[in-house]
Amino acid sequence: MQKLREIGVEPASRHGQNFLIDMNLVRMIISSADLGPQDVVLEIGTGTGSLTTLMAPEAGRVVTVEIDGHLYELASEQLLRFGNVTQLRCDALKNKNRFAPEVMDAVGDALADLPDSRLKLVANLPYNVATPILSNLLLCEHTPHTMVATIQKELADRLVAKPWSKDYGALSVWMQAQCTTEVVREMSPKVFWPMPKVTSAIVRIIVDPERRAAIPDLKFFHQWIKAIFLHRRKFLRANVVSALKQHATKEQVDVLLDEMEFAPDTRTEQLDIPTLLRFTEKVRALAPDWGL
Ligand SMILES: C[S@@+](CC[C@H](N)C(=O)[O-])C[C@H]1O[C@@H](n2cnc3c(N)ncnc32)[C@H](O)[C@@H]1O
Repeated sequence: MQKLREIGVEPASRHGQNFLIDMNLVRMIISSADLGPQDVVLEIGTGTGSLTTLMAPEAGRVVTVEIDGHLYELASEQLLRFGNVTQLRCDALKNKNRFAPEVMDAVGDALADLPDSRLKLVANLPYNVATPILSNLLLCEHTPHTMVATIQKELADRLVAKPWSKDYGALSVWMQAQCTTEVVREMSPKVFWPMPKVTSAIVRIIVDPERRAAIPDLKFFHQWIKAIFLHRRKFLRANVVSALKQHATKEQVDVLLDEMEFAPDTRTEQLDIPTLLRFTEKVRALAPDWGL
């Protein structure tokens, strides 16, 4: 980090620039991703390139993305010696719902280059964009095999939360409907420079192709759970009536809820994933154009 100071770079909190300075934890992130020569790694937030430098010898290809021009230049000095690293200087996200096309193009090229390739996201993520990065990658044309990331502990709690708990919401459902999610390790603010205000965690998310195949329309499911979890403590009926207001009458909603055998006082936060999957399919049959 000395180098950052020498060239006059001050970490920018708006870009979530908290660098991981405990190298044992950097190695733990990499070992949790179980990298091999068929793996294409996508890293969002190259920073100074400390994680990238250790991943490059273990992975087939690494695509690493950095928004900050100074850090991009600084990391280039370290990364030039690796023939399998593609460095991109851009915002990884086009908007909160989509990755930047140049990121997906670079990932597509890297995947096409390797036989039997698999995509893995491995990153110490900038906290302000961690949620869209993890959730949007599951909607992209290149499905990840695994995601290992350092994120805020509060977000990690949401990724593993179960029904009825305070952290259970649309993100928990979206991820767990398709993946196994696990907190590998909590991390004190002290392992970063500068220290963030919050505790962090390393999470590992492994995509389960069977669970994914059981969701007929991923985009519809994603939008529907976001809509009904908007006020997750409210009665489910109110959430559904509001979400379907242009598409179904209150009477139709009541028939739907009866068919699902939901009690009148059912709240969204108590519904488990199999129930939500069945419910989504009933809604899709009733209002196939919803959310388009
Ligand atoms: C938490 S730091 C991690 C840096 C480094 N990988 C490490 O482990 O120390 C996050 C990095 O992501 C970069 N960043 C923030 N927002 C970004 C975005 N939207 N797209 C690409 N990079 C971003 C920041 O500039 C910063 O370098």
